[in-house]
Amino acid sequence: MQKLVLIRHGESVFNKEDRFTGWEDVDLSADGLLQAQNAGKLLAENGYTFDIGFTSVLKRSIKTMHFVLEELDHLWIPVRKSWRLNERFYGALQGLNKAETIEKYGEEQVHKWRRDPHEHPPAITEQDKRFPGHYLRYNDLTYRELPLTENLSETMDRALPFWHEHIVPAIRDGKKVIICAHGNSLRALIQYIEHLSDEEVTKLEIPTATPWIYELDDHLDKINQYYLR
Ligand SMILES: O=C(O)[C@@H](CO)OP(=O)(O)O
Repeated sequence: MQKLVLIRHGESVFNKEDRFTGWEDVDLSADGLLQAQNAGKLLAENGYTFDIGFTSVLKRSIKTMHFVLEELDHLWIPVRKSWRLNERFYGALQGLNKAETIEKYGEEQVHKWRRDPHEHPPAITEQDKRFPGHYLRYNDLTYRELPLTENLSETMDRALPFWHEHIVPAIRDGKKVIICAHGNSLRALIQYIEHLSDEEVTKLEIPTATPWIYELDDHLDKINQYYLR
């Protein structure tokens, strides 16, 4: 049996302001920072140790990983960052207030944009300042990999190569792994690990900075899952 720990970043400034975030690189809120430290304390109190961490290239996740590892006195472990673990790219919704967007487009449409695995939020153009092609950190992406919008199914398609190439080999190597990522990139991984249907994943809500523990068998199938609270 292998344990795997997933953790969504602590509350971000946009979470607090109820804004769509996606690849907008917003910081943790003051509460989010405390949440990350508390998650680290909880893992430490329960005797968790890690050999390697994986996170996105967005600072809310990178910092959450940092504060969790600091509480564990684990700042020395390798942490690999990849855009493939980034939040879902929310297109033209990024930065908009969620409640105002509901007022404008209606509850049903906004729910579809947020939770229907095949629904695309409105796309941005390459001229938009939110286009990832304008940012150094995405220099290594091919033109086709730079999103204008993304649905959950596409988030899964770009997260899974990283899962198979980097995370699975580490687990198979006997390494204790912690992944710090985002509501929707974690949703995609969980859908894959647990073979969830689209309907099941639609209902899945992941709280911020709450360690989600998997006990996995040799085939990396779930034996058990619980939150550490
Ligand atoms: O805004 C976002 O990027 C995500 C996570 O905060 O929101 P939602 O839960 O609506 O997918």
